Amino acid sequence: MSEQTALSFIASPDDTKIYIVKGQKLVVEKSKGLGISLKSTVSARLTRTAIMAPILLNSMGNEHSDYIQQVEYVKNPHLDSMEEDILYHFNLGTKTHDLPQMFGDVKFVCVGGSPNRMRSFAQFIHEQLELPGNTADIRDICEGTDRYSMYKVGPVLSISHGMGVPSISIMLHELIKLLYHARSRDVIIFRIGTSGGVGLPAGTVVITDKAVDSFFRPQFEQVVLGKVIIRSTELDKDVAQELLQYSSELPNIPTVIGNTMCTHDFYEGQGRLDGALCSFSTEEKLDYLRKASEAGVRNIEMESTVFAAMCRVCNLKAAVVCVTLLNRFDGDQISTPHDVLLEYQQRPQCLVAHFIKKHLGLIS
Ligand SMILES: O=P(O)(O)O[C@H]1O[C@H](CO)[C@@H](O)[C@H]1O
Ligand SMILES: O=c1cc[nH]c(=O)[nH]1
Repeated sequence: MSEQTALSFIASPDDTKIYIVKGQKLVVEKSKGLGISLKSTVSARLTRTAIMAPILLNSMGNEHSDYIQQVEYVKNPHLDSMEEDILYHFNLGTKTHDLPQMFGDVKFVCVGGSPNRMRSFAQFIHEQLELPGNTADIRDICEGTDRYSMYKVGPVLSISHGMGVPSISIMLHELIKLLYHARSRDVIIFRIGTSGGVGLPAGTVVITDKAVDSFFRPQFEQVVLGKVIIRSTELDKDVAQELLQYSSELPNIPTVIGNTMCTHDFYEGQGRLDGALCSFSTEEKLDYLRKASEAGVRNIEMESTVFAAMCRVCNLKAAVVCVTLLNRFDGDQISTPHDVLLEYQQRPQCLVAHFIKKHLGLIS
């Protein structure tokens, strides 16, 4: 039984999946970790509980510990009644593209701000997975739009998200729907980016424990219909630990786990003295950075809270892996030579590529 042939399916907290199929049969599967194994098949008339399940399934609750959890990635009861879903910023759609055929086998999604970085990453992962063909031929799936770039290399999708929360948030809405329409399963998503270090030397890779806001709170606030919805920004602890362990197997990738502060601006929002506007003193800046450091913040960037929050609500295992380009206690300007910055940017890519190769069984 696959999710494709079921009307819908639900999961209880012990990882059991219950499929609700047209013929009023329930099929129970136990899933463990990344693999899913069929344990038992049960035929039964739909009970009241089973009939209720899709209603609960459609609930908009964002508690990770909801008794009945939706394992499908989307959490939108309106989607199923739409005849067509146009993923406008990707220039893809359910009627114009065979999304299951194009993306059904995706297991890893890597996202980062810059289109060039994500193209280089696609070429790099192509080499790392030793796939046939020429890396120069890897095509931008979103070439019909200049909003985002997307490359698919075997089971890996590499997508750019631009700068800041609104930009990545639009991309994530469409990506998560894309994975849902494609019926992709057991996907792990990584943000591979750059950041400012808080008390760490340039070139350090920070694996995010918690993404925190400018008040050091592990939460993301979304305004919906004039009301503030607060979502948790906890990331997958197992993936973070695994990444940390793999970093020790790679040369020259100094890595730590710590909190990542997400701001809505690169200059004033990150306490920089070198923007077009600045209303604070050097001492006030350093005091804020010291407070951030005491709250466990090790780096600052601009997307991690909404990334963590959306992935968590949508049951996507997620990690944020960003290299520091400077130590913010030492200054604000990024004056490191371009070739050194390029090498720094490759560190999160190498670490995530190593993770992917381990999971695909290409290295032990
Ligand atoms: O390196 P990327 O992924 O672009 O991310 C970081 O760099 C940008 C600022 O220069 C922000 O978007 C910040 O989050
Ligand atoms: O200081 C920095 C460097 C990269 N990205 C940021 O958001 N901040």
